[in-house]
Amino acid sequence: MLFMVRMQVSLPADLDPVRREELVAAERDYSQGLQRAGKIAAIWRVSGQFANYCLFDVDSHEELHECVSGLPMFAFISTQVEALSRHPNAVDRDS
Ligand SMILES: O=C(O)C[C@H]1C=CC(=O)O1
Repeated sequence: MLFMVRMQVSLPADLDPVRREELVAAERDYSQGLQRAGKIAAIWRVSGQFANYCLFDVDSHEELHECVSGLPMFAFISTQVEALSRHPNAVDRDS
């Protein structure tokens, strides 16, 4: 199941700089783990914003929730989730 997830990150302005660096490092490790596992198929930065689009390839809604809610920055992230289906006009469609 494919989901496009937009994540807007809002870290508190008064967040301790050391804690911020820890969060950024933990987020990188967690995200790269999901990428290596194939659960995040692609990730893009939204230019000019502390936001991203992640294409998740997961087996269920529950797995998507597990992946997203496990993000170390989850408490500071607003998400918009869209479920994707194959477009009938896609040239790589089998048949
Ligand atoms: O956009 C960000 O930096 C936050 C974040 C969510 C996944 C990831 O790899 O980084």
